[in-house]
Amino acid sequence: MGLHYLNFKQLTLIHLFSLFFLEIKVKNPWHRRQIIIVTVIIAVGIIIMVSIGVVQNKPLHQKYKYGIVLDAGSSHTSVYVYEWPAEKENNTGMVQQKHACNVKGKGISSYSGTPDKAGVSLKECMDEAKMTIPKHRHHETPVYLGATAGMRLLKMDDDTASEKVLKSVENFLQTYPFSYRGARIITGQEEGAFGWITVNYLSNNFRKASGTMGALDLGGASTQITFVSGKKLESPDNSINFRLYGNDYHLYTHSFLCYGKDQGLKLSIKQQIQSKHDMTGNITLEDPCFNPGYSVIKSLQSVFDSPCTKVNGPRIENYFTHIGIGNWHKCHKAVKMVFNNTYCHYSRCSFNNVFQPTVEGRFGAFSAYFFVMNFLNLTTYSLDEAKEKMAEYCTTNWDTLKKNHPNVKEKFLGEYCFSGTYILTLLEDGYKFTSDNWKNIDFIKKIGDSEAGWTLGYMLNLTNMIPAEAPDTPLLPYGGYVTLMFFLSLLIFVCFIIGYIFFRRKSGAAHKDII
Ligand SMILES: Nc1ncnc2c1ncn2[C@@H]1O[C@H](COP(=O)(O)OP(=O)(O)O)[C@@H](O)[C@H]1O
Ligand SMILES: [Ca+2]
Repeated sequence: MGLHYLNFKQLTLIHLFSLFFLEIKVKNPWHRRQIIIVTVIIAVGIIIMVSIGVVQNKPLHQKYKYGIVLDAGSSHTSVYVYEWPAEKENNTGMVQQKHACNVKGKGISSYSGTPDKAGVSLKECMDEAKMTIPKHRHHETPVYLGATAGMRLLKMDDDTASEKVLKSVENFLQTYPFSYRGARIITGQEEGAFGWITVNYLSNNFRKASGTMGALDLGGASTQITFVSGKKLESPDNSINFRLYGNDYHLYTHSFLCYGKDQGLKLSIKQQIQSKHDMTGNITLEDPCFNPGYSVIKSLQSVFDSPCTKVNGPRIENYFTHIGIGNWHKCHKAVKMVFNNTYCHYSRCSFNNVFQPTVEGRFGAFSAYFFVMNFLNLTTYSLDEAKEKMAEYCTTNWDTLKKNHPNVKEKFLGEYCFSGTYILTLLEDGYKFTSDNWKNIDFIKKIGDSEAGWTLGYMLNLTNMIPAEAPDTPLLPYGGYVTLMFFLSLLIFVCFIIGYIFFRRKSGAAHKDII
């Protein structure tokens, strides 16, 4: 039909052109020159028309905008610089990580005794951010600092100290030429929800029919689980609703304070010590979650100094010898003890009487989930294979491990048997993942160039870069528009050429007839 119509249209055009040229030729002896002039004028006209159209619709030269978010975690602070094309800020997937910097030393909560030093500890990374962003954009670049579970715990322990630390970082950040937008402790709900927004924004899931993926974040002091659930949510604390790009999302989210992997380790050590020792005299802890040959003297205070493990009574000043016996099965048993599965006041729980519907769909597991599973090479194995590999790893001698990994921090290396076991136990016995849906978990660090974590989602939300309704987009993308214009003008030009050839033949015949 289309082809037939086009041919008919072409024929009509050719017919009209031929009549026009024929008339010129018959009436005017200077026909050849005139035809050439007319053809050239029409061709130039088309070129000018197309050029104006293309130039007029060409996107303006890309201008970039920037934003800075500081992730003040329990173990350390990271500074992220994000970048996006100025006129596309409401389109999904447009904001990307441009630069990341890890602040030297521990997290800001470790400055509780010397709060004045917390701010200046950020200097190197903030100077890097300043160098990364073009100077003329500095004043309009927003800076946010969000502190997570380390500061939540400090606030519980010593409210004034946490206020002083926040004031110190605030004063320091205000010395930069950026647009300072606040330093605060974010809630566990925010941490979970913004992690979920980040991974789905970066994966472009908000505009796809394929649905979203859940987010699993393992920190040092807390851990978050967030996913879209079709089930009725039985506790309002675990429910968050978003309307993004014209779609409604009903999220389940929970943040477990004290169940990050560093606090989890403290809980496990406390539990093991208390089950076997009366805390007086010499304590030797034979820990199945540490490699054979591992032997380090540690203060009891380092275990009991947190609100997660605090015990009433006199200050604990003793030390204990932490000895590794490397036995995965015993370690698994010990780690299970820190998750309370004995009662649930809802139809279903994860652990510690926290409501959780059955996990649904795919999940991205990031932060310490990735660091640990990646080091242990477990990111592609099934749950049962991962357990076997862990059993093997935990029995490896401590000296052999150190020899094989001279560049890995000893603290991390010593803890990987515990950390790996903790992750498998949290996912299986805590969140109730099974051997069947284990494959739905992707252990990820980055999506594209951007790290998975709560920071990007936090900035997108505070700068209103995710609209509730889908923004209008042009019918054709710019590339498609240029291509279409090009082929249409080519078609018109070809019509002229065909018309001209056709006319020449006809006029030749007409000329003969006249003679
Ligand atoms: N290379 C690594 N190997 C193992 N663990 C790591 C590595 N890098 C960072 N971590 C751990 O990741 C966790 C990050 O937690 P963090 O974000 O600081 O705490 P939170 O989110 O609870 O405030 C910490 O437990 C830290 O020790
Ligand atoms: Ca974190």
